[in-house]
Amino acid sequence: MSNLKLGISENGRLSVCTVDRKASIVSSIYQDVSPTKPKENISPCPSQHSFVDQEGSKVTRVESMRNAIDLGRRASVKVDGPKTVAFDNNNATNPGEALGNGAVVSKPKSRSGSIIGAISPIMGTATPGVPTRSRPSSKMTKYVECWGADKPFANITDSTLAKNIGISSLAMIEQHLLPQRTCCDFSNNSEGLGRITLGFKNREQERQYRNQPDGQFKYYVACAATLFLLLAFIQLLTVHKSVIIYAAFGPTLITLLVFVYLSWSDGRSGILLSDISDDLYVDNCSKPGQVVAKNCYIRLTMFVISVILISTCAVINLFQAYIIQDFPIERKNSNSSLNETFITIIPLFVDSAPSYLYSSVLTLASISVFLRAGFVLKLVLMLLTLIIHITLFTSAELFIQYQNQDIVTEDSMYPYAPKAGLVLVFLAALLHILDRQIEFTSRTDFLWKHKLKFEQEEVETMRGINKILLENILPAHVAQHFLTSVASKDELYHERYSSIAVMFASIPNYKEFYDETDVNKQGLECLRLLNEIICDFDKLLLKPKFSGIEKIKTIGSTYMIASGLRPGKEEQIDGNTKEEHTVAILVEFAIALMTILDQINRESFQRFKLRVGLSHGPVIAGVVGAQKPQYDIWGNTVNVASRMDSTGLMGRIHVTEDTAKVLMNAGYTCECRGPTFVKGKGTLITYFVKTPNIGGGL
Ligand SMILES: Nc1ncnc2c1ncn2[C@@H]1O[C@H](COP(=O)(O)OP(=O)(O)OP(=O)(O)O)[C@@H](O)[C@H]1O
Repeated sequence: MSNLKLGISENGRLSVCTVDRKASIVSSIYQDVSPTKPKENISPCPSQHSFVDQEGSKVTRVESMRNAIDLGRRASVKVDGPKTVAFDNNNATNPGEALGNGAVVSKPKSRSGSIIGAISPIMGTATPGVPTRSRPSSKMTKYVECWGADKPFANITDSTLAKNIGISSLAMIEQHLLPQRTCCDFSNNSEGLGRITLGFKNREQERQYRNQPDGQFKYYVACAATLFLLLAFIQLLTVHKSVIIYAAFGPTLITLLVFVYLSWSDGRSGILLSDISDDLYVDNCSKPGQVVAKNCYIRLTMFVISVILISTCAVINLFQAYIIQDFPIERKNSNSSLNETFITIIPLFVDSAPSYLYSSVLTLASISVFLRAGFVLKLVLMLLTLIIHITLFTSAELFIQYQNQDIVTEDSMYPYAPKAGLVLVFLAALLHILDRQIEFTSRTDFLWKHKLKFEQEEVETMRGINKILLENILPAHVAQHFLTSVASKDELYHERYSSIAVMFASIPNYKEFYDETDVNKQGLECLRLLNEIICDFDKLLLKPKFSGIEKIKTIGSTYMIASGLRPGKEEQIDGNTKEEHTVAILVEFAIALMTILDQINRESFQRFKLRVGLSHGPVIAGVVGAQKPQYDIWGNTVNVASRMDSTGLMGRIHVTEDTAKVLMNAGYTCECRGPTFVKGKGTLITYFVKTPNIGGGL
């Protein structure tokens, strides 16, 4: 780091480059900022533009890469001490990154420099030896969406699941995973209800409450009809039977019977429905009873009509039970005598006065039986009934006559009409108190149901989050095992496979790139780039084509994966075909990784190369550990695959002889490398798989 190369470009950028082991990086950067280049070509580079245009989501990566790349590209250097200088004051990509005083202040793009990978984020350092979490299955797309392929937990706040409970951070997930609140906390039932009207303070809740279907409405109508029949029975037995009584009672009875028929034809009784056409109903309600139960306006109309009819019938005959008699009166004065007629109204059936009182009582009762009609509306109807009926009673001759007739008895000191009125007022008050209590219970019940639903949704969300977390720690089938298995918890979870393929893909020259200096914030910027690379590798796993591949872990800059880890699926396909497929898919994946890395190289002006080691054979898989459990695979196949990587060449896929044979059967071309010394195995004949010339090689 002692050799510095300093220069000022045409655009005014000060270029100070370190001439050290990062010479290759710097040379490309230096080219970019060289005075010979026109200003517009300097920054950002064209490939960045095209990259950003191609895929909006990659902007983050590009920005993040800039941080790491700009270490060299923008020719940062440590000058005599800890202070870091940025030289690209004109073209700083982020105002915060290049301050006027030259100090580099790059805001962290990742959650933490120590989390690498999105699908299986890992904790650790940039040096080898990091634990890992594995990706969720492709079936769990929605959870993966929530998890975010760019960064661990990237989209968690945007997910529907998260919105349900308002998760904004991982800490909140934990908080929700250990809920402090129980349903018993809802101690105040009336919370959210108005004191007088008992209406919900929340308008939407009020609307929902009113629009609730009322399956009990048919019983209310039946009760009202029964009360009317009782009223009719009393009146027909006791009062004078005039035409008007039949004219009122007949249509009322018919109307109430129609209401009963309509409300009871809901498909449950099975006796009143057969001949009703389905075309009459909408909103999936095929029966009139269902329509009535569902539509609050229809129910309200039926209620009001029923009450008006019953209330009218209760008093309609009050002024019919009279005979009008003319009494001739002869008046004599001094000159002549005048014959005048004195008209007298004589009520008939004077004893029937209490029947009207009973009818009023039944009317009030018929209002009260509509339990869900709303106690305010019921109160209004009761008051109207009271006012009309009491007014009629006080003005009716029948009640006066009844009073006169009753005068001889002891308790008839007060007129009968006010007494009847008082009884009715008391009854109405009593019914109103009951109505209010019923409505209060019904509304709090609604609130409880609402809260219960919310709690259930929360539980579902918790389950979802548990699943997300578990599936990001373990492969989907293993997570499923732990979520659903009834097997003994003490038993070690393991799977034996006769033939799976294992691949180690490492970036050997990452070690050269990694540097813990102040320029890159003690390695943070290097780690950031590694994270971007691993995240891009992870994204590949989401492709359906690679759904059979399981990420095992990352070890430093080495990406370890395996294919064929699907318990129960082994027997489904013929052994050879399966073997070819599991090995070939890893080769495909390795080629895809190389392509991605090459693209990253172009965008970040790096020269990373992938070195791949591949082997296939039997392995044992299992989950070890209780805290931070880890799914891993062990066996000779894994050791050999690792050795194939460590003894391989950059940009090549190095395989054993057996694996090469399988690949050649699958149509791949393999070139023999010759005898290779493999530690612990001796000298083996190994092969390189021929791949398309990605990135032009070294
Ligand atoms: N499950 C695994 N995850 C990661 N690496 C593994 C795993 N199993 C084996 N390896 C690697 O395979 C390589 C070969 O393992 P082996 O047991 O044959 O050799 P070793 O002598 O223990 O390892 P080394 O000599 O490299 O320290 C080792 O480098 C080891 O780290």
